[in-house]
Amino acid sequence: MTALLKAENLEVAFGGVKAADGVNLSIDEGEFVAIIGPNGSGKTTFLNLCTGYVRPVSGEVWLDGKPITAMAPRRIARKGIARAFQIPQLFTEHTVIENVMLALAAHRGIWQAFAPLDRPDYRAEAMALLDLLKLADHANAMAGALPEGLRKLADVTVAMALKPRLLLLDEPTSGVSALERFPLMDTLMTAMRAQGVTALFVEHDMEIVETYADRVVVWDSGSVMAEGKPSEVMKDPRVLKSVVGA
Ligand SMILES: Nc1ncnc2c1ncn2[C@@H]1O[C@H](COP(=O)(O)OP(=O)(O)OP(=O)(O)O)[C@@H](O)[C@H]1O
Repeated sequence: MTALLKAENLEVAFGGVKAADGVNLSIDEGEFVAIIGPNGSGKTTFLNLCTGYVRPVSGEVWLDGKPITAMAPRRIARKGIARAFQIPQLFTEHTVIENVMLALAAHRGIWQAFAPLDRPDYRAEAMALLDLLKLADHANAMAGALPEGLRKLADVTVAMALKPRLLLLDEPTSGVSALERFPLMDTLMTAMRAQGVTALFVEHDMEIVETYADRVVVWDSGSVMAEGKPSEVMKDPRVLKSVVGA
């Protein structure tokens, strides 16, 4: 079976720091994979390499067996990799549903100032997505006025409007209260499964990783140090020292 995403020998450095130092990773369709690792180990850089925001000096990224390494971020998004950010990237002065309709229009390649974005078909599709992410009651709220947990869900709704095959989530539960984390992840996971989306998420909360990830990948100094089922990987003394110790 061809991996949905495959990264081979990715290398990139910023100044003297090797943020990717020979990264090799494969993700199969339907998997929910967590990335853990100490601060500065290169987790976000990997997401940037997969989405075209950072170009590797060597190595290759494939989506469904086709190289995407040299592509612009917009093209990669249209090929099926979407991204939700640690700090949600929403148009804060617009309503939640307007943000989603804009993404639906962008997915169709309509990205012009004068194109009508508020159309009945977009509105219906956006509402269906908002319903899936349990945000229907907040459709007409200003995106900037949402509390952090709901803003994270809105950011994921926008990413889902791009019809991704693979969704990359950078710390989906950061900034969210301990009580809200599990309900938030339940909603995200249910929505992604319903849409057949594969997910790769960076996460620092080990309980979240153990509960939701099919597989965990441990980053250390710019490369993959260990990977496997969360319950097994978390017993590895090297992982405990690097991640839990850190
Ligand atoms: N655009 C950039 N310019 C310069 N240095 C960068 C850039 N992006 C990342 N780095 C450096 O590369 C290294 C890896 O950073 P990265 O953000 O990928 O780590 P991380 O594992 O995601 O960290 P955190 O858990 O703190 O978010 C760090 O030393 C960081 O300072």
